[in-house]
Amino acid sequence: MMSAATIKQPQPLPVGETARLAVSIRDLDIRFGDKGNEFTALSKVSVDIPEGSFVTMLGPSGCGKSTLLRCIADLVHISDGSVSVFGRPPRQAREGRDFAFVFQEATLLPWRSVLDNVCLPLEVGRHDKSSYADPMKLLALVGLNGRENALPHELSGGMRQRVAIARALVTKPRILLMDEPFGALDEITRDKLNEELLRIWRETGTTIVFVTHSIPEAVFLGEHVLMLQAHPGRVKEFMKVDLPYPRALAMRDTVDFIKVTAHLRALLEECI
Ligand SMILES: Nc1ncnc2c1ncn2[C@@H]1O[C@H](COP(=O)(O)OP(=O)(O)OP(=O)(O)O)[C@@H](O)[C@H]1O
Repeated sequence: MMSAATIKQPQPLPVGETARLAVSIRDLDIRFGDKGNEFTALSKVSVDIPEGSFVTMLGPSGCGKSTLLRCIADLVHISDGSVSVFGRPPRQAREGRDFAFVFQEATLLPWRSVLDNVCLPLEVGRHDKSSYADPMKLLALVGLNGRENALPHELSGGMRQRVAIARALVTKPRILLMDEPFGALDEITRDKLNEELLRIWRETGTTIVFVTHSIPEAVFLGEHVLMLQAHPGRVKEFMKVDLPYPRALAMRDTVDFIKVTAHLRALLEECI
């Protein structure tokens, strides 16, 4: 169990640790704009994300959380430094479908059924479709048994996000990149999806990198929390959350949980 001493001295994952890495980022700089009018979004970011881990990302608004996620996904030009995804550049990882993205909005095609939305990635590109997940099994995994023929407008916001998660998992990505996926949901739905996401993580073994503004959500889900500070975006702390899995929502009322959230809240105030 966590002690106050653990919280004061969180254990950063040493750069170059021998565990197999899903993502390795070294001295990453991201600058936007033209020369002479550049804006530095991220500066000298180095972090290692172990395979199979669940990393949550916190930090003040505009500190570069989404930008960092987008670097892993090959959606942002890297100004300096390096990003490697399972040992290869993000472009190759994208071509190999190593990762999938889930955004705050489910972005389902409104005219397609739940099942057809989940199957959408299988229709794009030339890949060995036999290696993909069974869409019906995925719908069961995300708790949408029997809703495969429903249209998106017939679903609640939480159900639409479940469809988005199933769609992301259909190509069996090794990494799931999630950018505030539950940010627009009511608290009860969010809590339920938090528990379910932990179950999905356990059952699939997928590495998850999850951006959130909620400290309790970051602590409840994360095996590690990556805290970024702003102006420019840098790593403030990469800490292991020393709370056991499986985790149930009641854990949020424990002293150990509250100690971790208090530590992160104080840290967040230093980051602004
Ligand atoms: N394509 C872009 N061109 C120019 N500036 C950008 C671009 N993308 C992001 N930025 C800037 O980089 C900074 C980091 O943005 P980012 O969206 O990564 O922050 P964030 O931490 O995810 O913010 P929030 O928590 O508010 O979602 C911001 O100042 C943003 O305006």
